[in-house]
Amino acid sequence: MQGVDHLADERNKADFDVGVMKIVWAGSRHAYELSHRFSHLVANDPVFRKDNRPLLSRKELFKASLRKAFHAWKLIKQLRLNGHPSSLWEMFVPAIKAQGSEEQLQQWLPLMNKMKIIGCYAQTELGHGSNVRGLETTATFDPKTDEFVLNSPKLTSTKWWPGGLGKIATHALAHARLIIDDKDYGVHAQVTREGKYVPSEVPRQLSYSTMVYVRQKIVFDASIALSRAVCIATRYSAVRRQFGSQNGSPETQVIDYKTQQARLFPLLASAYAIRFVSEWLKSFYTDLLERLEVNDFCTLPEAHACTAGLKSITTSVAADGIEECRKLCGGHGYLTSSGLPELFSVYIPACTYEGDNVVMLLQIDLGSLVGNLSCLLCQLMENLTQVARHLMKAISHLNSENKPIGTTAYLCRAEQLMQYHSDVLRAEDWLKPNVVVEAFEARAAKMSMACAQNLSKFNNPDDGFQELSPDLVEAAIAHCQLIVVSKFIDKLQQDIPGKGVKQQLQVLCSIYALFLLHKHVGDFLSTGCITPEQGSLANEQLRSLYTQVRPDAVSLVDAFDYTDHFLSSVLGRYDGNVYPKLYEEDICCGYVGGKGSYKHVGDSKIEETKWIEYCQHMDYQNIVLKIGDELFVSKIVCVKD
Ligand SMILES: Cc1cc2nc3c(=O)[nH]c(=O)nc-3n(C[C@H](O)[C@H](O)[C@H](O)COP(=O)(O)OP(=O)(O)OC[C@H]3O[C@@H](n4cnc5c(N)ncnc54)[C@H](O)[C@@H]3O)c2cc1C
Repeated sequence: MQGVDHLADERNKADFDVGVMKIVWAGSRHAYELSHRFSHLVANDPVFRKDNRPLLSRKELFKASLRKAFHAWKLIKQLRLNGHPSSLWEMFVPAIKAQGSEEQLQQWLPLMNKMKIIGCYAQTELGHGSNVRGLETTATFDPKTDEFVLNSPKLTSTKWWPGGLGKIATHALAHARLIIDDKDYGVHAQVTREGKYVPSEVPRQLSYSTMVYVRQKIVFDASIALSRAVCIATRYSAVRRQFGSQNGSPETQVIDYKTQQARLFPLLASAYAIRFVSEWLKSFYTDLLERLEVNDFCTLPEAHACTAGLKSITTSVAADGIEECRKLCGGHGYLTSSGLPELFSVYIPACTYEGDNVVMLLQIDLGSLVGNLSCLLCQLMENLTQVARHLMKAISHLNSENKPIGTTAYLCRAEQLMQYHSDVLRAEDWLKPNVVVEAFEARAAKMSMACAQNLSKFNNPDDGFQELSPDLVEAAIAHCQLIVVSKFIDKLQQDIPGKGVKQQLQVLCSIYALFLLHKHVGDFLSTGCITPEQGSLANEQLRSLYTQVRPDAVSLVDAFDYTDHFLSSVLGRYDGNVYPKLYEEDICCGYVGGKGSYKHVGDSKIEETKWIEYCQHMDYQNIVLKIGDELFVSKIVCVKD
């Protein structure tokens, strides 16, 4: 049956130009051609083989991943593609680039670029991660020897979590509290040769740009991780049939069940939404870099807040979405060969590293969300944490001529938004972009204003912030969701060619926004933005959008242009030939011998030329083998001719 496309009927239903959608997804024709070329190159290069991954021990897996990373880097160089080793060492390179002095850059950058050194980023300690001020490791300057003496005095000050790089790094960018002449300067970078503390020659704001860079990249990665899972779940949902057979007719494709659609299609729409907001974030970051070069820091606070907030909500959606996709694939989603368990386990730390997602949300510039509320609030916030001080600064600006700009500009209309009540009368009204945006703006503004008003009732600002932090997080989420919805709508204002492409994106945009409205309907109702009837109308429209997008679903995931190699999923195969391949991959029994070979990983030793008589799955990692009279419990065994 090789060569048969089992999803051909699905693809024939598509009512839009998939080729153009691929370009829209990639961001440009050039980006599409580059990623298409590279992904096919990778798929056909034996160094990048993935099919043996479940067979490898942890050490072998680690080595194989390193081999792939370096091979990828070599290819990037050979093919003269744009690239930088920073993509391999997430924090180390960008941090040195952004925070290093000229002398340090000259010393380290050439070595990093030629991969002569491998660096890890050692900030987190056993006892502290989010709270950087709490770090216990000290760097004491000794002017006699011209050295820093690093000391991690307690168990809790042990450097922890520099990731896999911690095992192979030749260098570490270690964060420590600076001590000179018994004086503790906190976590700081500069000291003269004579042992005199001087503030860094690198503007303090530049160090934030490292975080901005890394977080905007994390948002982009969230779109990849989620779309990968959605691609698998969508294709498999079109292949899988359960119930509904009448007089011998085929059973119903599970993708036709409304519950499946109501779980899957919002994730499909979210993948596109996250993609477009990451595109916007990247251009925001590029603009920021240009400004920083001429010492213009005016957009830095917003860039910092946006990347923190969007990092938080997009990684949470992606992590939860991958798990939902696993469930959407039923029992087979649990198999290693579905590609979903590994994707989930590799992805979920994104909710924690580079800033815990809840802590990130508390960084959102809610100060700028409260409009001209009061100077009282500024005073209240004076002694709060570093993040909230950033917040207070924004508030004090609000009372000046510096009105909210960018993503918070809608707060200039706070007075009007506080009076907002949706005028939706019919389900179709919810398809109008301005209707949706206004409802989201009013919800975010009303929630933030309520927080601000409640904060002002506390005599002790710390107490107020602590007490109200769950509400502040909810308000921050509302603000970030507004950003994603608005950027999706902005994207639709662009000239998008291709038959039916814009129409498909409009449908996805409405699904994304109305699904959020449905999920957070409590917010919209309690703030008086909508009535229960208007909530029902939104839901009615959502159901109709699911029906609309259904024939295009498979082609919408084809537009991600993922190779089978990248997906590593039997369930997500492009040709939909799931069952025979699933059988081959997961029920490994049969003859091994002659020129064939098999390999196993586990404690038990099995000779290469024996029959495997019996093989049974225990769970997604282990199988029971019967060889002769003996039973072996082993990791997945691969049998190949
Ligand atoms: C896979 C992985 C790789 C990593 N790589 C690196 C690396 O290369 N280098 C490095 O230095 N670090 C690395 N880290 C560490 C990572 O950056 C930290 O774990 C992260 O910043 C969270 O900090 P924490 O562990 O201290 O969490 P905690 O702050 O202890 O969080 C625990 C809980 O407390 C809550 N919480 C904490 N503070 C607040 C607050 N103020 N308000 C409300 N709730 C709060 C959090 O929401 C969370 O629920 C890595 C972590 C992982 C998982």
